Amino acid sequence: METPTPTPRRDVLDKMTRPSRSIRVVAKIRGLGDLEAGPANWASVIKPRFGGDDQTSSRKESYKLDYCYEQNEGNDIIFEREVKPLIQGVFDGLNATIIAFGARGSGKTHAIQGSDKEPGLAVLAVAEFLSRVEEIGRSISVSVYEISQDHVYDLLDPKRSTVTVPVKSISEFEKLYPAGNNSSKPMQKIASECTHRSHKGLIVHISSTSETVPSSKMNFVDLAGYEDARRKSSEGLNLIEITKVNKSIYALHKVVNALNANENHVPYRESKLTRMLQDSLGGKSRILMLTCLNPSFCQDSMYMMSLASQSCQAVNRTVPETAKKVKSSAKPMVLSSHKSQLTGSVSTSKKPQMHFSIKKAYGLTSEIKERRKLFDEASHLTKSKKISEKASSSSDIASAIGPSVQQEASSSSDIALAIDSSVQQEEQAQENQVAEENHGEATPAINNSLMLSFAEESQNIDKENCNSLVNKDVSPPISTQILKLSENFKSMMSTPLCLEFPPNNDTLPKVQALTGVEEPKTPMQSIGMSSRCEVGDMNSPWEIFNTLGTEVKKSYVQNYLQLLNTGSKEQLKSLKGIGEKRASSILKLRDESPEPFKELDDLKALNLSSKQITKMMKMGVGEIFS
Ligand SMILES: Nc1ncnc2c1ncn2[C@@H]1O[C@H](COP(=O)(O)OP(=O)(O)OP(=O)(O)O)[C@@H](O)[C@H]1O
Repeated sequence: METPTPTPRRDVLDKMTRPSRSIRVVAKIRGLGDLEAGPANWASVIKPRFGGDDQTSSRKESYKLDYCYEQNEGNDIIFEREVKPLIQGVFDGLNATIIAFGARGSGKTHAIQGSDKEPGLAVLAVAEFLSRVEEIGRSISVSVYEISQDHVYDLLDPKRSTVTVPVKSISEFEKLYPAGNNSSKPMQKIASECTHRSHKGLIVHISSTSETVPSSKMNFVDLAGYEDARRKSSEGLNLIEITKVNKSIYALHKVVNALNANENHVPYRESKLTRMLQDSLGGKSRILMLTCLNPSFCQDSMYMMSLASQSCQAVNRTVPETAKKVKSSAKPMVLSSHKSQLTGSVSTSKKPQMHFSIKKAYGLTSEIKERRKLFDEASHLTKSKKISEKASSSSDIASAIGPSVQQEASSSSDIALAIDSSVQQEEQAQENQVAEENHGEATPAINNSLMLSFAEESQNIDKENCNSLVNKDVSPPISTQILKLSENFKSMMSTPLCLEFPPNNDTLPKVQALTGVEEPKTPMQSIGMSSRCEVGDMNSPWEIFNTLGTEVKKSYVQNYLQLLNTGSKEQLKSLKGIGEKRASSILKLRDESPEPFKELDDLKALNLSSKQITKMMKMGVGEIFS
């Protein structure tokens, strides 16, 4: 008889979703409008199973987020779980920012402003503020603005620079900030008249009563929808406008990532939006990133999801020393508290996972496959574009504000969410123990940057496989090499770039030998296997590396460059051959030049000779094998 899957209890879910870190990244799959057809069922959230194992595997694109709200979960639930807990902080003087972003039509406005039928998060928050301000002798006022093509327009009085209007009732508020796109309401549309895409912001100011409790604010931002500029430009739409919108979306994510990584330089000046929000991003402010997802297949949504996941990964991967200590001691406590509340056994070494899967009843149609392929390409192109689209304002002298984002390392909020683009649902394997070990410490940067679908292959390449090699007379040092090598290659293979990796029998003879996989299942595993003895035949790491297929080398180089293009200073410094000085030069160059590193030769811009570049690559490869 099958053991029933323990379902997460509401109180446990609530605990897990409660914001405990400064930055939370969640997703919401949009509900369907009245006139919309039934769901295309391309995406579904698979709840974590608290018995230990997850329900899916063979994920191609898998992204981790803090939580995902499903189609039937309304704004009221998101408000209760995500926004309401921030409100007390605002009363205590801490700013908070709620940002809805996503592709066009993904439900951002519905989430923030709401509709006639369903109040949005902003309305629910104002109602909550109003219900509490009077009794504590405080008051609220609001500002409403729009950012269009890098110009900020005050929507309450376009002629004045900053307008705040006191609000005493929800009806007063609704006159200033109408639900949805209700044009009958008197909100000024100055910017919208000349353009159709803009970011819309609301600031709820809470007055101060004493010197000890300063005034504070809660920001709501309904970002303009992301669209792939290349696709739209071909349709003759306003390319400049799209590019500006996209640029500011990237700029915002860069700020979030810099805050997550505790970087000294936070690039607030790269967009008007981040400058506007500067005092509410960083420091002790709380941020909620709400990734809105279209209910039917949408390439742009996929890209937004990947950006969101990067922000979320950044939260999890860069833990300051002090927080690390907290983490190691706090984690078992949190898990054991789950354990005590749940029936069945909960592995203390495992986090519950929530999967967001892209489902097709049976196989992907060639059209979808093609689109996904395009997405994979787009996501990489756009990552490069992210750098190349740096604002001309990057020449501004950036104000380096030292953020002190407190990384509360609470595993209770670490629900993993993954986009699952598998054709069929399979049982998900046990989380790789090696990965688990790496998470606790400073994981090598290349691994960190590529953890998106880490679980995919980890099921098949785990310590047991390696141990079996050890048992077959492979010396322990080699088994350690095998573990590290398999980890690095798993990461490399699991990036979107590697998804289309051809299962060429000649490509990776050594990889599979090293991973010890016996029954090929995934493309990676279906690569021909050669004798284990070859491990002993290898000379230097560089020689080993040179025996691998061109695709693997290219992938390594691309991932390395991508890390140089996007990694934080600490991540850069974790690469062999990059110290404080070189890491600073890379960051400086990234700030100054719009061009990302596309090939190894580009590293010459760092005053490196060809010889030095090759040496750096060799050292990187050596690290994989050491
Ligand atoms: N939860 C929901 N339930 C029902 N309908 C919804 C829901 N969310 C959004 N919609 C509908 O989907 C459509 C798009 O939603 P919305 O305007 O909020 O998207 P958006 O992301 O703000 O779009 P844009 O990028 O164009 O600004 C609207 O017709 C809206 O009424």
